[in-house]
Amino acid sequence: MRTLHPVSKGLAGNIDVPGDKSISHRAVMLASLANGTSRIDNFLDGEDCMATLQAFRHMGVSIEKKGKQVIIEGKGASHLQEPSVPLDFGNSGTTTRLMLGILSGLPFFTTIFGDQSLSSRPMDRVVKPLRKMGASIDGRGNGNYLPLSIRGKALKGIEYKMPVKSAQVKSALLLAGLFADGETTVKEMVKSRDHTEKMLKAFGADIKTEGLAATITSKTQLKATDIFVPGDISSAAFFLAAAVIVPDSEITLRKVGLNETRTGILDALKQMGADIEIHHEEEIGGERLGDITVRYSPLNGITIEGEIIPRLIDEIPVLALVATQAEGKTVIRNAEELKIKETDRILAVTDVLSTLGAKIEPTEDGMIIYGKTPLYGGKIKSYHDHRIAMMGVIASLIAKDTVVLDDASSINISYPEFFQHLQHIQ
Ligand SMILES: O=C(O)C1=C[C@@H](OP(=O)(O)O)[C@@H](O)[C@H](O)C1
Ligand SMILES: C=C(OP(=O)(O)O)C(=O)O
Repeated sequence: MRTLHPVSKGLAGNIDVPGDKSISHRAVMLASLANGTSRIDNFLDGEDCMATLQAFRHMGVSIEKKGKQVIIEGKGASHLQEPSVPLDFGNSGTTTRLMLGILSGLPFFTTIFGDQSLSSRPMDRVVKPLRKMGASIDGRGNGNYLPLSIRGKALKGIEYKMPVKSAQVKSALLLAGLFADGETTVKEMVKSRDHTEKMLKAFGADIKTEGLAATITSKTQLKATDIFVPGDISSAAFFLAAAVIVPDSEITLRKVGLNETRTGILDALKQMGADIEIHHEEEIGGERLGDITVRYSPLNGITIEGEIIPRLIDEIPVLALVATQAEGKTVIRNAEELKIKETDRILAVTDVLSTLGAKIEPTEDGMIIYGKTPLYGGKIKSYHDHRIAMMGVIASLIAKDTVVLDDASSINISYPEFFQHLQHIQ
């Protein structure tokens, strides 16, 4: 349980948000498959990325971690060994879906499992296309739910039109494509985060992208490379939101990833009227990053739908909170993917915010928020979901009374330094 008090003045200061979760996972995966030494700087040591790192240690990869720096001595995919224990993927959907792609092509047997939340998330979105490539995967619900077992096989390339909007599905198939005979082409309906494509290129894979399609040709010999992980815009989002809703605030978030497949939150906040400036932009390893300064701003409601959704999918909980402080109606549509995250985020967000006094309605594929309403104190639940827990903490900053959060431990999944950083700007 955690008791949270409202703030009495504006927030101010600079924050170096932790490394990007999506990029940290992918860096460990590709460096472990590559030949040679890769150094990863600003690695996110949240629980999800640590699950990925431990998985490769169990497959015999030498990985040294000193704080936020990780050094991986890769010997190539052919040197990975069959793990002698089942791999624990904890709460991490990204680890599970991307590793299904990799493990399907490695010549050994693996069992993978996770926590209660992960065990109820659908895996058939990757298992079905992987089976088309020749993968042998089994588990509950005909391979839809963890625990799953994978017997690595020779794979063949396919052309796959994705029926869901998911970077995890796209990435799983491209990673499997490294081990598949011929070409593997994945076509998306809407552009999702493209860190896998960018990083595969950096490690020397044979990958081409054209519009919504990516094609990879089999290559098991990747070259080691050093990676700097930009700050996670999905973590920065909580402080962007805090600054725009707490009067008299000004915060700068430094070295945040600005890959355009991830910056939907900046576009949406700007459209709501938020005062946001970007400076010191640079590009490292194909990923754009920069500093973001954000100030308290009067806001208006907007409609968030269509192509922007995958560009801000993980930021919707905190965006809904921001919408409670905007004049007029905010409508979020086409976000049905929220129902299968760590929890059903449509229900969790509407429950937490309405407990605090917001006017918010769940819909089939999103929510409608009527602002501007004051928020009050109350007892809220985290649903064991890091993004719901952090949204609740940020809401408490503007509540009229004390907010009690049942459990804040899930925040360690993606942002172990969250409370220290929050303290720093108060
Ligand atoms: O590929 C990734 O790193 C991620 C993709 C998204 O999931 P989906 O691919 O299921 O949309 C996102 O919600 C998740 O936090 C990370
Ligand atoms: C959905 C998330 O992650 P994952 O799918 O990796 O569990 C998230 O971090 O919000």
